[in-house]
Amino acid sequence: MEGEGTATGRQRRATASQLDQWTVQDQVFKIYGAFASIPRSAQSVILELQRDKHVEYLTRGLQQLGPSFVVLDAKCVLLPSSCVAFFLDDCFVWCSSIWTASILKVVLYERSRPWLCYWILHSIALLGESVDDELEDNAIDFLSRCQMPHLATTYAAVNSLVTLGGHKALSSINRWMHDAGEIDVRACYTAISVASILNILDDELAKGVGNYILSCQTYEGGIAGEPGSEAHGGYTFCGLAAMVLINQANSLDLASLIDWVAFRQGVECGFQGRTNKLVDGCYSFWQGGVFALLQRLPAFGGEGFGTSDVEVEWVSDSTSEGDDEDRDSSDDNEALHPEPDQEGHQSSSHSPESSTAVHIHHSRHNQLEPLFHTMALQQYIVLCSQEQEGGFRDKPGKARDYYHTCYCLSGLSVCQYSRSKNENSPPLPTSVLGPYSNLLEPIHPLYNVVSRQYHDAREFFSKY
Ligand SMILES: CC(C)=CCC/C(C)=C/CC/C(C)=C/COP(=O)(O)OP(=O)(O)O
Ligand SMILES: [Zn+2]
Repeated sequence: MEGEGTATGRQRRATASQLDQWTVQDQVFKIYGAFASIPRSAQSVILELQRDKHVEYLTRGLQQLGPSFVVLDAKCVLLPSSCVAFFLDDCFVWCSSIWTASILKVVLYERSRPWLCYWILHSIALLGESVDDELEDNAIDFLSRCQMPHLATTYAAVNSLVTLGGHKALSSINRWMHDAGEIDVRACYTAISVASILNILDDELAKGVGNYILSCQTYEGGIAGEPGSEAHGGYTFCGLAAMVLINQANSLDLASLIDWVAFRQGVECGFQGRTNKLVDGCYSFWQGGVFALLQRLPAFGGEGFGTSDVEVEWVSDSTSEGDDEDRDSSDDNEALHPEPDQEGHQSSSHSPESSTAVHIHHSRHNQLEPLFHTMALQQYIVLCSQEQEGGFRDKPGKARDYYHTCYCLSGLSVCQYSRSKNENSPPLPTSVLGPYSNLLEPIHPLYNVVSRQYHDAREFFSKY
């Protein structure tokens, strides 16, 4: 064993977080154990998505952003967990040295408002709902008046306006460009994503991006924020999506990337963001979204995203409609009904980690199967991340917030549509954990906006 002086950061972290990991696993397995011990008829109620409560929680959050979205409100209730540091980190570093804690909160709150708008509006859209006219007008007004000197908040604001949709929201976007800003994989993605959805992506903007992202793919297979850093789910999603958008995904080492992401789904059924770290609901999208992208690549049997115009093509197969009807879904049911052992621990034979051979295979009907355990992930989201009173959280014991609500719902949608051949063929009930009323709207995985709104925006920006 290596001594303290020579241990790598990851080895030290493994020791330090071992206890945390056991605690989290204990909590999660208790939830699954309790679920497994109740009658089947009652289980379907527990698996229900609390739609009304989620919409109520989200709408309240939007209203709290300020009646006209300009009043400064330092209430930190709206500021989500530490995960959000990744969205606002330059601001953290700058403020923490010179500002008092309360001013810091105000600055962070201000910086996060376009993000809060996006997380809330996108979550509402995923639930198939919309906001009333007054809230919509206020949001459009606020977002179009923001100076948005920051790429990531520009992405959040543009995605919010695309989600609101319609002429007023879309025409309020000034298709600006600007220089400077961060240099990391998030910045590459947010710049390329915004340019692509607004139909202003060109070779000049994409110049050098591919080589930079390639230099961030690590020996583990995932993608890091910067060259030399550690592979992380958030950056892996950003890196892969940006590479698909500039049509260079094939230059990544996709075999090692898929290996890395497959191993991030653990015995808790949810995903971790990086090696030896804890499961967290938000990675349902950052890691689940990586699978949604990979699945559509020709290298994995998908039909690609098109090339320069990034038109979404869904995975199709050569079999006739209805072939899926008799698909063997026994694997899926395992996640639904885990059998706890004597200590209440779920048997490892029901965990994704035990089926590590995440392979790309076609069923006997030549249908592409999901590349990860989508039922297990839905189980984690619905039973461990969902708050019965509305909203979603990182893990049991943590508080709900809008960031986790957005990315848990986005990940849930990815799971539900993981077998769908196209947007117009809704998933079979066997792909949706719990009652079929849990079905969310499908997303476009490159931008993480609801598909219908993506298509409307695409059409709008091809004309104007
Ligand atoms: C579009 C855009 C701006 C995307 C950003 C994607 C991104 C980098 C997400 C990661 C956010 C996150 C949960 C960090 C947690 O780090 P941690 O060290 O607290 O958590 P960990 O232990 O799970 O790694
Ligand atoms: Zn998180």
